[in-house]
Amino acid sequence: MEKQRRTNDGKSPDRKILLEVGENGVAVITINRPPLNLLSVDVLLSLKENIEEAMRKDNVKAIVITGSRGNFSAGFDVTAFGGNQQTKTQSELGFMSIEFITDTLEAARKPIVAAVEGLALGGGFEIALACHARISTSTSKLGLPELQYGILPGLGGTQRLPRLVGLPKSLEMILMSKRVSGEEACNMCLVDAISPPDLLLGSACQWALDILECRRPWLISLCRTDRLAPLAEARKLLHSARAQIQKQNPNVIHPLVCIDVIEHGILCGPRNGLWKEAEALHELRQSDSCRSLVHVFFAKQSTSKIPGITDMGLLPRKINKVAILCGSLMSSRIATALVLANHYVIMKYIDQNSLQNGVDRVKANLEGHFKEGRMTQEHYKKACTLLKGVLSYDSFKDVDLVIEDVPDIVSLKQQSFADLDECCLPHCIFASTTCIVNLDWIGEKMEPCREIVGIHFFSAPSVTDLLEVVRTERTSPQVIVDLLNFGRRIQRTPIVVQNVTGFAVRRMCFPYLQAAMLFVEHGADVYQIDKALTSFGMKLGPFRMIDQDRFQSASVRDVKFLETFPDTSYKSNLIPIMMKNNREGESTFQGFYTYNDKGEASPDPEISKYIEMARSMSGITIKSKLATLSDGEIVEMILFPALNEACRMISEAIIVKSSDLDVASVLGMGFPGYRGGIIFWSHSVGSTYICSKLEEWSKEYGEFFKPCAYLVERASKRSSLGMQIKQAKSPL
Ligand SMILES: C[C@H](O)CC(=O)SCCNC(=O)CCNC(=O)[C@H](O)C(C)(C)COP(=O)(O)OP(=O)(O)OC[C@H]1O[C@@H](n2cnc3c(N)ncnc32)[C@H](O)[C@@H]1OP(=O)(O)O
Repeated sequence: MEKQRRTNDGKSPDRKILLEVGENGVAVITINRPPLNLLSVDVLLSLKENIEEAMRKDNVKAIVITGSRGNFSAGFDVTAFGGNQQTKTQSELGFMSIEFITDTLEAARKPIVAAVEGLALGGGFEIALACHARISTSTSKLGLPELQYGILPGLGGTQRLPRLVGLPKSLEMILMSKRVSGEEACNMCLVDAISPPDLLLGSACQWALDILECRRPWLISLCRTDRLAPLAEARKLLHSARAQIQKQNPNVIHPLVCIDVIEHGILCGPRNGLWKEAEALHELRQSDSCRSLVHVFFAKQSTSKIPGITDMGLLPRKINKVAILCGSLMSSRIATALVLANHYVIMKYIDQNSLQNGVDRVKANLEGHFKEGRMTQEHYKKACTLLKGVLSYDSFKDVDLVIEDVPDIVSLKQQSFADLDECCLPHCIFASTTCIVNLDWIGEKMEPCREIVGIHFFSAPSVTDLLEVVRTERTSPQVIVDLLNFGRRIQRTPIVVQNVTGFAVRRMCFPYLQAAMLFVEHGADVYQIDKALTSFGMKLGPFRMIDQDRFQSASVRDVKFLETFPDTSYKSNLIPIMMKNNREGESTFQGFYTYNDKGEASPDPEISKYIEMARSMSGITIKSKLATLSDGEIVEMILFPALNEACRMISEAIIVKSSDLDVASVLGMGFPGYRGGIIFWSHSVGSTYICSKLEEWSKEYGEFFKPCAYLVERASKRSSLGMQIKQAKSPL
């Protein structure tokens, strides 16, 4: 086999792209930036050079493009997007898409086949789409996640994917950033054949030679029209996609721009579509949304980097078998997430009836996943076998992690942990889901050498991606490393927080909800507040958020907050009054809204009666100016108190880095990702302005609004609110 020694300009070998010509006359070109083979303009230029070199060589009959060390390519390095890039690279991407991907690669006079293993995402996938055929392993992951960064596929994906799989599937993959496996891709004719990993390269080479010998079709993706719907139907599909986007996310434009680009290609031809795509990418990559979403991507990645812990060289221990001490509906949700991630799960209950109900709930959840096409039948059957319901501790001997989810009664929890101490091996990690009982108390009856960690899942359906890992006085770095890894495996983004009331998310949510109640008692309108916040981009306004939670548990938490933070809390009587009147939120069909059996919320004029009662109990008089607030003013009045609390958490080192609060706010509070999270957003507002508004409101409405010392200090220096945090070390 002839290996590339020099590039065509005579310089030393370019290691980002490798070129080898086999005896069979197939040049194998390998994207070689392991582990992910990320792309950059330089990598693409080098790929172009290598393809041109292979085209010139007489001994090369066909070409296979692949990636090194088990991944094709995870796409562009996203640091190239979001406003920090140089002008040169901006225009180069459009050039790459047309001059290279289309006019060099796709138009090549020798067949080019992609051999796809592992990840083929974004620009990586787009290279494969432009090849004349694609051979993949069954477990590869293919997709176009660009919309997650406020941009659109920029190497021809908007034009080629619809031509290969049709509009409905391509819209689903592009607009929802949906990844498909190699097998699914084969079923939708997106890849031409599946091959085991060890035979992949050979199969791809043979396929390329078969194309040359006319035994296989030589397909140019961009020229295909057979999968495109007739024009009227296509327009209808695009119209309904636009309507759905506008309904779900009225503040962002990039999905709409993407749909326009797809439509342009259908109406004016794919080459025009490519030019439009290049122009759109150039615009979008400089947008605030892109900058914010790229920030969120890296903030999520960095939650698992804990100075002084994850840099100690500790390796995560394997967690195979997990036991849950079940006591709530949440237990079944946790068990579902665990079996989906292939963990053996023991669900322990105290009676047969609850056991049966709990196990049935998990099975129903799994069935739901299967019916919605989110798992294969094989995976569904396997997941069901991973689950076992028990009434005793007999099978706890080989458990690696116990998640205690029993009711929030200190003595009950202490006894549970004392029992576990007796029947679990020393390596077993003990975790509790409580956010009410102090984690430092619940292990008091255990051996002192045993560790305890908090593992806080979220019950609201809108908050399923986040996991708070709570560091107690009895949590070692090893356990943190184990749980960070475990969190990622069960598809959660873990953030490490200190053991304080509310941890990070609830502590920010509490003032968010309290501010809303304070202003309503002073005369603002419930539904206008919710509307203003959702128009800003919050998933739920504060009152819908309260309704979604169970009032019973929310009020227990409120009491705890008021006890812990008496000086910075606002005591509203609204929730207790509503509970007395059997309005306990969505689960009872009545809260601040009324709900039909589909869960649809409608405003209820009756609510003013309860607000009036709360107002008179607190002796508050209405401030008429609150009835005429603009949406912008409402957003500030509700979000600045949450920001104030976020600042307290930074100064108290409750989280590891301030960007963790961005992640917590986006994943845990429904803060819009395209604004980058609560701290990132505050940079655009300015600490001085935030501080002055809080000072103004504290004079008018009381101490609840008083800016914390950290915020005052940052404002006095006109500094941003984020900063490096030095965390107190656990004694272990
Ligand atoms: C013009 C084109 O159309 C535009 C594009 O191509 S946009 C880019 C499309 N690609 C993506 O969105 C991929 C994003 N990345 C991911 O989803 C995941 O990282 C992954 C599935 C590729 C790998 O996951 P996993 O194996 O768990 O590794 P993970 O820890 O996430 O990543 C490893 C490192 O690579 C970095 N990384 C991953 N993808 C990256 C990307 N696209 N850009 C920059 N850095 C990236 C991570 O930040 C991490 O860095 P660190 O070691 O300093 O923390």
